[in-house]
Amino acid sequence: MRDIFDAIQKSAKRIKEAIDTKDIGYSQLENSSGETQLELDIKCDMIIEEEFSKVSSIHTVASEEKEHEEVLHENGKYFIAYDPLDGSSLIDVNLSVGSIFGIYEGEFGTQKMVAACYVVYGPRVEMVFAQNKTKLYLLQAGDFEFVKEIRLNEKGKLMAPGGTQQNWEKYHKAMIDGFFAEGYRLRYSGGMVPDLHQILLKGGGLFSYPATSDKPEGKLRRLFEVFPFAFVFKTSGGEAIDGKDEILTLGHAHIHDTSPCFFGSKYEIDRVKEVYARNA
Ligand SMILES: O=P(O)(O)OC[C@H]1O[C@](O)(COP(=O)(O)O)[C@@H](O)[C@@H]1O
Ligand SMILES: [Mg+2]
Ligand SMILES: [Mg+2]
Repeated sequence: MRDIFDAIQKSAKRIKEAIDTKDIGYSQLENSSGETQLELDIKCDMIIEEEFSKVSSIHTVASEEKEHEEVLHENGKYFIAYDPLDGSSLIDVNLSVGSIFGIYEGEFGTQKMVAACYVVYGPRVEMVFAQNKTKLYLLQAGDFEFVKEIRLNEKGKLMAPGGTQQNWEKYHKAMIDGFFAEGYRLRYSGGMVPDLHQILLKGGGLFSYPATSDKPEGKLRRLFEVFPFAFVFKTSGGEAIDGKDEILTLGHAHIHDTSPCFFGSKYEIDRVKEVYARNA
């Protein structure tokens, strides 16, 4: 695992450099979710693949930017699914973006998940690595330095409600309104990495991306976005559900499958469970 940790750090430094220097034009290509890829999406995907190719313990990789999984080392034991540049449509407005990694042993699947990691490229570059504990690292003068362990409180103060409100179910809207009426504050940039990072570092709250009338299976991708953050939240003392079931019990039929998702501390997730059990 140490070599994977190192490879992610090397990729993160190269991606930061690419964000700072590469132009941000769109390519002529679409990814498997039907989104036009930025040249930067493709570049970041290449960087990660290059770094992972040097790590013999990695058997197979799957990327949000590639249709199929790819075998790197037949004798490796780790399977890694990653979103090379999350929130890439926010690059042109200079908001924070990230990279997300889910690490599995033997095959892809929530039961086989052993670690998760994400990197935030903001005013500073930070990395969060969850294995037995969730640890925060800060890039300083070329090296990632350990900062602290991340633990969520039982109840938070922030609300990040994703999805087009017009297409929310009535009970979902009533639930979100209820949280605001209780004093929760809106924090939503449209980048999953900074939005969830904020909730993790400020003690808790709720990030939701529900099933909507236009996206009944949600928008966020199970392998590349939802499973890794579920692992990070669980490891930090929080919870992650799809409205009913724990995310880390869910399966997937295809590597690009999506799922509704809710990440938060105990208080907020209990409320989601209660509301969804009554209505969904
Ligand atoms: O614009 P919306 O519908 O709020 O969606 C925001 C979500 O989409 C994403 O940007 C998808 O990620 P990509 O940039 O990797 O496609 C998430 O980071 C974010 O939470
Ligand atoms: Mg993404
Ligand atoms: Mg992406």
